[in-house]
Formats: sequence, C-alpha cells, structure tokens
Amino acid sequence: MDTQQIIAIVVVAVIAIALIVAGVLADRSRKKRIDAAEQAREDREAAAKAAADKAIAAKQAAGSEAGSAAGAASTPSGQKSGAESAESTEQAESTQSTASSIEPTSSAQSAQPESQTSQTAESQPQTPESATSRMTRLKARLANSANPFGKALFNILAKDHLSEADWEDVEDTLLMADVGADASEQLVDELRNDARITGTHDPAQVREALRSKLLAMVGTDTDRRLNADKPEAHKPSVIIMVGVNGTGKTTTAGKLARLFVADGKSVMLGAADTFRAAAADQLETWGAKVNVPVVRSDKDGADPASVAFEASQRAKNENADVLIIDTAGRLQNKANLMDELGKIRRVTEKNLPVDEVLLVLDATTGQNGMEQAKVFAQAIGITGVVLSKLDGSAKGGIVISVQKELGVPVKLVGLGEGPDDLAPFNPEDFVDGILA
Ligand SMILES: Nc1nc2c(ncn2[C@@H]2O[C@H](COP(=O)(O)OP(=O)(O)OP(=O)(O)O)[C@@H](O)[C@H]2O)c(=O)[nH]1
Repeated sequence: MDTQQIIAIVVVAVIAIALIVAGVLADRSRKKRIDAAEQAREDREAAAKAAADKAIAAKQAAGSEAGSAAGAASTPSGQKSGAESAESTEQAESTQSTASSIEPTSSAQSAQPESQTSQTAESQPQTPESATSRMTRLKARLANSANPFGKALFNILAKDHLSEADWEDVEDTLLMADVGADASEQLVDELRNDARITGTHDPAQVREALRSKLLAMVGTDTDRRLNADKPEAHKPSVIIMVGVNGTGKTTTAGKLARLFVADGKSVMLGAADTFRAAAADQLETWGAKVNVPVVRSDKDGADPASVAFEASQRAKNENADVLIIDTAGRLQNKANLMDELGKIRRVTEKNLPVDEVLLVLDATTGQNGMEQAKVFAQAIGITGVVLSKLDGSAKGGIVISVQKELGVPVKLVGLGEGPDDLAPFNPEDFVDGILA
C-alpha cells in the first residue's frame, strides 16, 4: 500500500467520523429544541392557569360579597380548584351511601322558596339563539382569538425561501400547538419531501399543503353527529358526560340540553354528580335556564348509580327524547372512581340503552388529555369527545392524537361559558384556527 492510498483511507475515515459526530450533535440540538419548546409550553400553561385561578378567586370573592341565595345555588363547580374537587370526591367516596333519596324536579318544582324570590335573570328560561346566528358568532370568536402559533407559522411561511432551520421551526410550532410529536414530525417530513420533489420552496404553497395535510389528519368526512341526532337513535336517547375535574361537564350538559330544546326535543337532565350538593345545584340552575327537568338526589354523597337509575326510569316513563347524565369529575388514576363509571353505565342500561358517552377534554390540557382519554375509554367506553374551553386556547392539536389513537371523533367544541357557546366541531374552522 503506497502513501497516497494510506492518505486516502485516513481522509475517508476522518470524513466518516466527522459525519457521525455532526449527526449526533444535530440530534442533540434537535432534542434540546423540542425540550425547550415543551418547557416553554408548560411555562405558558402554568402562567395561564395562575391567571385563571386568580380570576376565579376574584369572582368568588365578588360572589361571596353579593351573598345572594341565587348566587349560592348557581355557583359553578369549576370555581373550586381541581385539587379541591379531587379531595371532595375522595372524601365523599368514603361516606358514600347506597340509600339515596332521589328527587325528580322540574325547573318549576325545583325552585326553593328563597331561591324563588331571589331567582335572577340567569336562571330564567331563555330562548335559544338560532343555529345560524350561533355559528356566525362562534366562528367570529374563533377567528378573533389571538393565536401565537398561527402568527409564528405565518412569520416562518412568509419568508422567500424555507431553510432547514425554518422547517424545524414549523415542526416546533406544531408541537407547541399540541399537534403531537409523531404527527408534527410526519407533517413536516412530508412537506419537506414534497418540496424537494417538486422543487418548490414557495411559502404560500407550503402553507396550503400544510393546511390540506392537517385537514386530512383531522378528518373531513368523519361522522361527527351526536348519536341522539341519528335516525337510528333510541328514544329516550341517553348521553353520559364524563371527564376529569373541572373540564366543563356540567356546563356542557346544560349547553347541550339547550341545543336539543332548540331542536324541539324534550330533554331531561340527571345529576349523577352526587359528591357535592353544589354540583347538583349547578345542574339545576342550568335546568331552569334551559327549561328542562333535573333528576337529583337531595343527599350529599348519595350513590351516583342510583341517581342514574332513577333518571333513566323517569325519562323512560315520560318518554323524553334525550336524557343527559352528568357525572362527577374524577382523576383517571383513581381506579375505584373509574370503576364507578362502569357501574353508572350498567345500572342505566337496566332501563335504557346508552347511546353516547361524551368525554369532555379541556383544550388547554395539552397532551395529558391523551392519557385521560385512554383511561376513560377503557372504563366506560367513549363515543365522542367535547373539546371545551377552546376560546381560551389556541391549541387543541390534541384532537389529532385522540382521534388517531382512539378512533373516536371530536363532536363538539366549547367556546365560552354562555348557554349558546357550544358548536359542532368543524375541521376547516379548527385548522384555520391553528393556521390563522
Ligand atoms: N371559557 C370557557 N369556560 C368554560 C367552558 N366550559 C366550561 N367552562 C367553565 O369551566 C368551569 C368548570 O366547568 P364545570 O361545568 O363546572 O366543570 P365540571 O367538569 O362539571 O366540574 P366538576 O364536576 O367539578 O368536575 C366553569 O367555570 C365553567 O364556566 C368553555 O367552553 N369555555
């Protein structure tokens, strides 16, 4: 072997080592960026949560000053912190009694003497907003919500030419919008490959391609109708609301009742959240607002399954069109509470088949929602997801992972605390919301 050959071999070996080292360094820096993005996301969530807690505390202080009886009856359960909720749930669990005293009430029957005199406009039956007007208003709200991710994407995609670093920024931005690591990587890989094949780096074209790929991931031809709205629905059609503490189950139950009432259906609400009297009171306030009867127990800690049984029996006897059963918030890692959901379902099914179990996920929860969804799906079986509080979050990319992993469609989105702030999930509006 002459000197030239030896030099050639050494050069090749040095280049190979340099490539390997560069690869390892690039991988590490990529991991660092993802970690930093995750950290930034967590910080933002913590800041948003702190701000929300502050607002809730201020609201509670204002409420207690007012001290009105009606105010006390309509205190939303979500006004207590998740930790408090979980604690009260656990306390009630130990004192739980099977002998419940169930009181079917109607909006007229349910008013107590003092709450009758102090009944505010809030609990008076209101006329539902028309579907068209509601959709226009909700779309405008979604379009106006400040979306840092959409702006970040816009800034990247507004460049003349996309560099490797820009592609990575696109991926990071999708990650921060909670699109999920796998989906974000897949999207950017596909876009980059397409760009290589077609030779185009035109940001406008890339943006359009990203939109259609996101739309395909979210699914444009999925059947997102509520089962109660399908021709084969049972009568009464039973819907059970489930989810962790404070996600918006009771609020969504109330808004949903209103949607059915607006469609001319007779609705009944079942307060199977028996851990706190305030929860049944909150549902009763919604019942009065949307003018539907509420079946509840007057006893704190009564067996939720027995309330569900009573509610389903009454809905059956009265031939209601829809029965919506609200359940207590529970953390997905509390096995006994998750088992209780199965019992609520089984007991209800002694009277009526259950058409729908809606998991209410808080859009601001991020990828943790995925873990919740899996456990709830296992415990009771879910047929649809409601993504609540989308008005307070530009994220909601969790939609993609939930649908992909559980095969369950997102059917509704919550866009505020008002009675008409619930809308069918619309993939186009949702994707445009992320890209806006
Ligand atoms: N901004 C906004 N707030 C919402 C939405 N849905 C519910 N909320 C608020 O979230 C808080 C909690 O809502 P609840 O309906 O009490 O939640 P929950 O899941 O029934 O609570 P627990 O029974 O304690 O588990 C309340 O202050 C609601 O007004 C929404 O779509 N947008």
